[in-house]
Amino acid sequence: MSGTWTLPDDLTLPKLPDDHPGAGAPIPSHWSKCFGCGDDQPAGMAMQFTFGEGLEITGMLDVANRYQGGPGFIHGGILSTAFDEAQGMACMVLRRPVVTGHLQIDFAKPIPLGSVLELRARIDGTVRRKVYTSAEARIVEGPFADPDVVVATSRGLFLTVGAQHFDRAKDFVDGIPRSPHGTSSV
Ligand SMILES: CCCCCCCCCCCC(=O)SCCNC(=O)CCNC(=O)[C@H](O)C(C)(C)COP(=O)(O)OP(=O)(O)OC[C@H]1O[C@@H](n2cnc3c(N)ncnc32)[C@H](O)[C@@H]1OP(=O)(O)O
Repeated sequence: MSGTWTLPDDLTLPKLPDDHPGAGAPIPSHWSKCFGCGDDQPAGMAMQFTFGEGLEITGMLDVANRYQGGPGFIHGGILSTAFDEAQGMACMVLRRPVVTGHLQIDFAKPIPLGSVLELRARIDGTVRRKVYTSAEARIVEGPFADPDVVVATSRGLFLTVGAQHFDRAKDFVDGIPRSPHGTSSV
């Protein structure tokens, strides 16, 4: 990680909920129309997530041809979206809606189309409404696959928000909201 990112001294680690389903359990999409994880979003990235050990979660992304930036490689914005989604999903254990306040990515290695990316993300701690997260990506299938090589890292600050955050957009929602985890109040 070469970016600048300082964790505050007064971080608190959240406790896992008593009914946490445990490592390996799938994490449902937080919103079926979400570009990152929605299962009713044909234009989206359809990322799949599972709980890991403790506060960690794992997300998978198939790097489709339509995600091309430079010839043959993933677009940096797509990779940033994947991190945003993964780190947001890691916040699910809080059982409160979050939005991204700040995200910073280090693009360490090129990622070719046809890769399967594994993103591991976690909460590093919280301070009031601020949720500090981190994640890293590895290519686990495809031409450059090497599970020992980190190809990108990310740090992100998420903020817990109330229902009023989403109320402001209720007239623009595309689809019938399904919000099992409270990310949408509409
Ligand atoms: C079950 C769940 C599943 C959850 C699963 C969710 C998965 C979702 C994945 C996708 C997530 C997205 O892309 S969300 C879409 C992209 N993001 C957005 O649209 C957010 C747009 N921005 C905003 O709405 C706003 O700026 C907020 C909500 C982020 C913050 O505004 P606010 O609520 O008024 O908070 P505010 O009082 O200003 O700040 C509170 C504290 O945070 C700090 N703070 C605020 N913004 C920043 C910042 N960018 N960088 C540093 N620090 C910041 C302040 O200094 C303050 O610290 P202190 O004084 O306490 O020390």
